[in-house]
Amino acid sequence: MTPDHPPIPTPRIGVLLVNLGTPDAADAPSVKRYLREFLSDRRVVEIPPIVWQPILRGIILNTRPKKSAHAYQQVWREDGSPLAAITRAQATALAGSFGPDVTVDWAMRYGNPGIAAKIADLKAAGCERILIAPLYPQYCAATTATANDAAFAALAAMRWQPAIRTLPPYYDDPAYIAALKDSVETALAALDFTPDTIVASFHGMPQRTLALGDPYHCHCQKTARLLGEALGREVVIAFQSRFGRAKWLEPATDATLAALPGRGVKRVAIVAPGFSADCLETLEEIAIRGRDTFLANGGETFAYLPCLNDSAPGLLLLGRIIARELEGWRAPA
Ligand SMILES: C=CC1=C(C)c2cc3[nH]c(cc4nc(cc5[nH]c(cc1n2)c(C)c5CCC(=O)O)C(CCC(=O)O)=C4C)c(C)c3C=C
Ligand SMILES: [Fe+2]
Ligand SMILES: [Fe+2]
Repeated sequence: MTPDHPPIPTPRIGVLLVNLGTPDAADAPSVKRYLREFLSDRRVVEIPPIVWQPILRGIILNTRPKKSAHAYQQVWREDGSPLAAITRAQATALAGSFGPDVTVDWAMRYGNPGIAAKIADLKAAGCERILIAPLYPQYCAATTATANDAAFAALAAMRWQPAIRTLPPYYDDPAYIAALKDSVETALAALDFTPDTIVASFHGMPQRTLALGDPYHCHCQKTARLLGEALGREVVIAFQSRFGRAKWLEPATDATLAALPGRGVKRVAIVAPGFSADCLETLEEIAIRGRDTFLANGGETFAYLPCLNDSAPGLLLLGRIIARELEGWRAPA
């Protein structure tokens, strides 16, 4: 190398776990910053910006942050937002699992740490090949596609781009279904009651995205069916977290929890298979508000079963699906 040649690090492989994003703190200004970025994403709100931005900036960002900050305060941990803390723990636990040449890191689509910064870090560390792994079992344009968009946008600014692979959805992967079964059975065994019904609650989406060709609804249906088959019992599907006035996928989780006692279901367990990490939507919306709804409508016992998170079955699953996508990039173990 000539003396003025830029340094070239030893080639490595990067794995970037990506989740949705979360505020930096559980206060209204931080939530407002986060919501402004999140809800300005045209993959998330598919209303022309000329119509949507005045509603977002004039109404939503002046009302929702205070309410959402209060919700975040109820689930915030010493190490921060549950979503960020758990995603970080997943990356830490997986470090070293794929051999000495593979670096595992994590990023958030909205907020911090950002995808572009993490790709730049990986590249600077010598990663010439990077697997972008959006941790959404069910493909959705509002989650999977926008995470990949952000990665590709980061590459657009690079002279020397790394080669990129993206993690496919894994909604019907036997390893995913086995991990869910294992996790649900372990959680059920620790309860002091036997639930009459298990509800599988997925994040909702506007109903029209189904007609527009998003496979999310079908992926959720198949996951719920396969989980029911694996558990050998009925699993009732529902969709949570409705946002805005449009019609969303049904049945809604809150309406389902309110109706179940009237149908004779007095003891319920609920799991959220579409979330790879517990977050506001599971810990506050389901485990706190969902419980209140069920009990207020005549339910007697309620249990929220945790997400796969950094549990042993969760990490086994992530290890397997990531190792498969790295095939051909690294020497077999
Ligand atoms: C798991 C898949 C998710 C899909 C699909 C999804 C779609 C979607 N979400 C909103 C609006 C909001 N979601 C919010 C939080 C949130 N959403 C997901 C996942 C999916 N969203 C997660 C993991 C989280 C939790 C973030 C955390 O910090 O813990 C919020 C913010 C919270 C609040 O103010 O209520 C909003 C808003 C839309 C509009 C949408 C699809 C159109
Ligand atoms: Fe959401
Ligand atoms: Fe469908």
